[in-house]
Amino acid sequence: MSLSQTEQQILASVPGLAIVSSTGTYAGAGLDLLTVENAGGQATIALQGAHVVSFTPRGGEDVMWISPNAQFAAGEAIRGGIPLCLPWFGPHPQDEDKPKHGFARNEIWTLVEASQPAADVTRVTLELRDNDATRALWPHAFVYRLAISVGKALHLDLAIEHKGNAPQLHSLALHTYFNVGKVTDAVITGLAGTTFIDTIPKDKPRHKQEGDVQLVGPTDRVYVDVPRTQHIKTPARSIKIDSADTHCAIVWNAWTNADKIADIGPGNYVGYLCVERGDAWEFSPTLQPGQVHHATMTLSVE
Ligand SMILES: O=P(O)(O)OC[C@H]1O[C@@H](O)[C@H](O)[C@@H](O)[C@@H]1O
Repeated sequence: MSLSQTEQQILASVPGLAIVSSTGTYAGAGLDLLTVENAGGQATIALQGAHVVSFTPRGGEDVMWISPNAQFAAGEAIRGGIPLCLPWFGPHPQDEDKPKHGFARNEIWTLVEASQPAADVTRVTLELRDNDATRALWPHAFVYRLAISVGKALHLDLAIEHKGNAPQLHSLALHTYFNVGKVTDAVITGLAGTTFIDTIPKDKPRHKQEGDVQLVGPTDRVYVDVPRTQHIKTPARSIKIDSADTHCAIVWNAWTNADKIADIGPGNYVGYLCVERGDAWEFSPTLQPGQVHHATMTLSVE
């Protein structure tokens, strides 16, 4: 465990919090995982990336999908759960050599707050500040905070504080991998009639979504200007995704192309469906010096 004394005190101040190593539970060299448990539910959060890797409402099934081949290794993005794409979503707009989806998911975040406002709600806040490694990729000062409330629902509040001295374009996503059992059985409601950018063809055409979304092959789409709520309906359950302040929903499943993605592996694409809420493309925010931009999302099972 590599927690500072302050983090250990925060951890000890709230019941139901612990730090465990990913070794044994997940493959890889071992990362510190924060476990959160209360009367409402249970979550596991990697300090690397402030990355929620599991969320299980009491009596239910894990809402998150983690690849059976996920690696829990220093500096590597974890395949599954909720990686944070920040401060850019997708390839860097000017430099494709920079890491896809930014660097927030690869950095170690610090536990800065914990509280238990009710027997069935625990709130933890993790923070990332600019450092030598981030400034080499993104020459701007910042404070990112992710407040995670765990209970019957999972609520995320990402606060992006731009501390640079000039306006700066950002883009972001809460890149959620949902555990859907069989992707072909899953239906996404709440996107009918919206416009999506199909990011697979080179010319990135735009289409109108007719009806609900059910995947039949490789899919990589950015839905823009979407309603605040979507549902993922499977034969087993209905998962509600609610985000009042983000404007996009990214729907991704690599299908059999994932057979060649080492940390997904042959046949494993069937288990997941990404529906990511965020602000990208024309909804990418330009933050003024000192501005704090929020992206919130609540996940619950109905
Ligand atoms: O493999 P990564 O970097 O985690 O990205 C996974 C996918 O993330 C999605 O959000 C993108 O739309 C896809 O294009 C991308 O392939």
